[in-house]
Amino acid sequence: MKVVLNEEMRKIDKTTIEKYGIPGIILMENAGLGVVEEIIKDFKRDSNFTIICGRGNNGGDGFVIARHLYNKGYNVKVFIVGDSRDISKDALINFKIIQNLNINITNILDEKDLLKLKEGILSSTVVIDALFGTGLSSEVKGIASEVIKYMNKYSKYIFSVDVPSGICGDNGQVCSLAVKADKTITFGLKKCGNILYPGAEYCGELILKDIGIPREVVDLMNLKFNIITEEIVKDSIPIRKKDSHKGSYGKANVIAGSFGMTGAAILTCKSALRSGLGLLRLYIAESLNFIIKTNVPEAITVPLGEIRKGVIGINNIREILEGTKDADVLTIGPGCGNTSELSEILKRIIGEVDKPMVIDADGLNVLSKNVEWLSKKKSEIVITPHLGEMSRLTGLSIEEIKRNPIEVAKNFAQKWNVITVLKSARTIIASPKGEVFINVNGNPGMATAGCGDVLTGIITGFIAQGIEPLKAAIISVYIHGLTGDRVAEKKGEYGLVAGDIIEKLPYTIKDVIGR
Ligand SMILES: NC(=O)C1=CN([C@@H]2O[C@H](COP(=O)(O)OP(=O)(O)OC[C@H]3O[C@@H](n4cnc5c(N)ncnc54)[C@H](OP(=O)(O)O)[C@@H]3O)[C@@H](O)[C@H]2O)[C@@H](O)CC1
Ligand SMILES: Nc1ncnc2c1ncn2[C@@H]1O[C@H](COP(=O)(O)OP(=O)(O)O)[C@@H](O)[C@H]1O
Ligand SMILES: [K+]
Repeated sequence: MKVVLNEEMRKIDKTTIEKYGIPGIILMENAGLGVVEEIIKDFKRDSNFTIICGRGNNGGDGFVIARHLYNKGYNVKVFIVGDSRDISKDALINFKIIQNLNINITNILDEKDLLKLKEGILSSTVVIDALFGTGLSSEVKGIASEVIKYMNKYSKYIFSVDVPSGICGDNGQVCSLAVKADKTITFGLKKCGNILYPGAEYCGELILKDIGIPREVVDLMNLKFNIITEEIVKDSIPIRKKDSHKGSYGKANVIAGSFGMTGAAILTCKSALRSGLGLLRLYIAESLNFIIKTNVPEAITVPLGEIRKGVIGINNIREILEGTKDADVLTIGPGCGNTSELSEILKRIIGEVDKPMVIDADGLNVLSKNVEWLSKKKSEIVITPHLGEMSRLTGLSIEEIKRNPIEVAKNFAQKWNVITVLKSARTIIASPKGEVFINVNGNPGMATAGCGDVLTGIITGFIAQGIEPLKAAIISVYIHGLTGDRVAEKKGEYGLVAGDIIEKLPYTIKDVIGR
């Protein structure tokens, strides 16, 4: 499912109006009707409505909503924030219509008008927020910010039109303050700000309404941002053939674990195997071999000589490189330790291995000191940084990344030609070609140690089975989040641990592929 920036939505509206001849006023009518359709599902005839409108087209939608609710017999009050002489073109047509109806309209120009607003809100069952949509252009200040405060403080239930007012449609950031909606009805296509946090939380329940934008217009735009849906995932996992053997499902080589961090290696290996992988080979310091063997008997281990207890060194590089010749993927990093030994190994691997690679955790920590190694890579690489790791890789602060995660992931993917999986509550996958895939499942229960190792294992398993790395990353992030949700549904979010996701993984895959 496509998702858009404000500017892209403006272009879509403009093309619809100018090239396809559908007047803006019709789109506005459809938008308003879409909201009314939702409202009447939830609220009976005795409900009262306060509709708070800005002077742009978002406010215009509000005027349409007012008219239809009024016609259906609901009690409706309209407030306009700012001078009604400045109402924009299409919105003005709808404003003039409601002036002809017996609808109470109040202007809010300054603080003295706020008392009337407060009374209006307090006497209403529902408040409709049609103050700002995709046209919000800066931080909210002055009287508008007071209006938003009143909405949040006194409303019983808020419907936001298109985007909660005060949320930036591009990145979901709060522009000083924003409306906390119970339900948001967005039009045509979801906006990035509806999906990314904190905007997603401000939306409450998000509903998408068709407003009659021609399919061709959306196709024409060549939109690059997508929400990951089950349909994308379902069709990408290959059917297991009856006449097959373990070699049919790939070989994965994994470099993970060190003294004190064998758990990361175990979680990565188990997840890869639970994703349908044929054969897994783990390169591990010889003193840790026994722990791995007893915990993941299905893995083949390659015990290596150690530089110090539980840490392998560059003297093992020949064996590691030799091993990649018959492997389908090489994964490096989980629990390896942020050491100079790992750094030496990673440099050689990036420069010499011609099989797809996954770099995670300590692999990324050592890479962040030498990101330019990526320009020497011989294969497709997937990196899976969380926000802290991305901060180290880019030199940006975590706050800067959170403000614009799509841009940051996209820029990194394009600059270094790597598939970038930027993990957070909304994981973003960016390809070197500029495509972006946003994952919207998963839950805070997954904010617990080891869940990242599980994701790395799943990606490893799917790449080994021959799925191209970008697709493997998309499928894995979706299945990982969905499995987390299924665990949380039964156990709640508090007791969820990474191992639970591994246990449930086979069932999720079975249900997603439908066999
Ligand atoms: N045909 C279409 O395009 C369709 C669009 N549709 C709807 O239109 C919405 C987009 O409409 P839009 O582009 O008119 O912008 P909108 O969100 O109303 O905001 C602009 C207003 O806000 C004001 N303003 C901005 N920032 C501010 C600030 N920080 N603080 C204070 N004021 C600020 C700005 O004031 P100005 O800067 O001009 O002085 C102007 O008055 C879209 O979300 C959807 O709901 C649907 O009807 C379908 C068809
Ligand atoms: N609030 C959340 N909502 C959805 N997914 C989450 C949330 N918190 C964490 N996750 C997911 O859990 C995983 C955590 O990975 P990471 O931080 O690398 O953990 P670790 O390094 O301990 O294994 C990521 O895939 C992330 O997207
Ligand atoms: K709004």
